[in-house]
Amino acid sequence: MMNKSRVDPDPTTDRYAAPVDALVGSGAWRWLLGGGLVLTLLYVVIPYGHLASAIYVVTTALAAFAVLVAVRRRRRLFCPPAWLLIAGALGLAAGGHVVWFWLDLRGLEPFPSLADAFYLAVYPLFMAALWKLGHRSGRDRGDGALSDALIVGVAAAVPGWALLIAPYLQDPDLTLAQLLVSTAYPVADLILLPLILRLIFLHRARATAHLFLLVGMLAYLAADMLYAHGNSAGWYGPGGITDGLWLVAYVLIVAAVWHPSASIEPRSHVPIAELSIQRLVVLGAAAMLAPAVILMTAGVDVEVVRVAAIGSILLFLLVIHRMAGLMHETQRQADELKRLSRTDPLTGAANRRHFDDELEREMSRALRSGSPLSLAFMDLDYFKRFNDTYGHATGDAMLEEMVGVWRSVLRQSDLLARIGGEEFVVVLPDTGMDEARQVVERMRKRTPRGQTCSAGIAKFRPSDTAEAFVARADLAMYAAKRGGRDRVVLADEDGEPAKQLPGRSRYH
Ligand SMILES: Nc1nc2c(ncn2[C@@H]2O[C@H](COP(=O)(O)OP(=O)(O)OP(=O)(O)O)[C@@H](O)[C@H]2O)c(=O)[nH]1
Repeated sequence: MMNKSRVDPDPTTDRYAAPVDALVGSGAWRWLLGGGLVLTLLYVVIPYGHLASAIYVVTTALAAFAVLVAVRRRRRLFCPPAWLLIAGALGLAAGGHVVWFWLDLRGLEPFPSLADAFYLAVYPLFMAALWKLGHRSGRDRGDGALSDALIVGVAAAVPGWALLIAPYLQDPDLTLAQLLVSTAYPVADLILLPLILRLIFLHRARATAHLFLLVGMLAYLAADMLYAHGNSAGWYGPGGITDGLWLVAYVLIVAAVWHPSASIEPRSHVPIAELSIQRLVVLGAAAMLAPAVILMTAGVDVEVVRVAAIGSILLFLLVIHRMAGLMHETQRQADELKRLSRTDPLTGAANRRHFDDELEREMSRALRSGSPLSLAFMDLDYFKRFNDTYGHATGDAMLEEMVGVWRSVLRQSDLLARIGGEEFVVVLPDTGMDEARQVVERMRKRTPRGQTCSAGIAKFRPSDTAEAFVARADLAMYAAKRGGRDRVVLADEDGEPAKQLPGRSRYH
């Protein structure tokens, strides 16, 4: 008896996925691309008729099927829902072709027809797919790319209106339904364009799959626009280059989803506000399009001038929005840089430079206000032994953990700084000796992993320089070390370390 699982493998397992992944790896996309382009060429060169129509329908339907197979069976594919939407769009396009050729070959040319319903339904699916492919979560959502895409998209919409939409509006022979359907195509194209541009602007590290998809979508748009123009100008006929361009678009989309690189998210680490010189040139040229249309059509077509003026206002707002984004990003980066320049990278405590600045500031403040200011110098005991016993990485983790714990003991106004490998200082404004000692004892008590430390505390004197103030705390800390470690020593008001407060050494 045959093993059932061999005859009827569970489609939800990877049994099917493995062969498809093997096909992806062996370069099936090349065959799909080559085969698709041969079919496209065939369609363009053979005279328009039943055979050509069949080739067109079959190529489109196969494209939808090939995308669907890739989505269902490829184990690793970036954003499968987007590709599923694309498969749906191609399926609808194939449905539209079946209806259109059927009508055309019978000499019926109703407009609008059922084919238009299929064709128009393609757009929302493409739009949703492109939006999903460019979706980013988190802080770096790529707002700059969206702004730039809208700037170019709005700019292109102005001549797009003049060339593709206005002629329909001025055609008195069109019924309302014809007018709506005719203009729906270019309007949908003008919405699709910024979505494509957004992906181009967003993903600078171009994976081949991403490139195929974008060129495919641009070919689709180009075919649409040629058709819109050819239809209104009267030169369009089926079976020509325009139809061929649509097929090229479908074939490129198939090559994209079957390409191995479709498994990775095609993006580089582009910051939100990234703006290269090339991008600036593109944006500058785009922003001039609308005023140029005004200049060229002024006095000829008031309607187009009005649209161009609205476009200009929108562009102006978008450019301002983009500039605000840039300024915000620049400020964020400056803040981050400032924070990094003041922080110890391992522990997140303040670094030496920040400590020096803050100490000077607090000394001046104490001088002005007469409020007390204390400084604690803290040094871990036998930290070398800790490292030797547990390893340097554990030593690092211990330092990081310790700073977190110590901080929780301190007030917002206190400053904890790491000024050497295992040497820390704490600036305690508005704090006298006794209170400072209590704080330091609390810190010592909560030092993690049984680690002990010695501390010296000094109180600020009006005659102190920063060096003298730190040196007194440092001397007191050394006195704590000499006195047996794991203790706090308060620097004497007169200079020399005096009071020793023994602690809980575990190494002696
Ligand atoms: N894990 C880790 N260890 C560090 C770091 N910076 C300094 N150290 C270690 O801290 C130890 C300091 O050693 P010593 O100066 O001999 O002092 P000690 O062993 O703490 O002894 P006493 O200070 O005399 O009690 C060295 O082993 C350094 O490698 C760091 O960033 N991470």
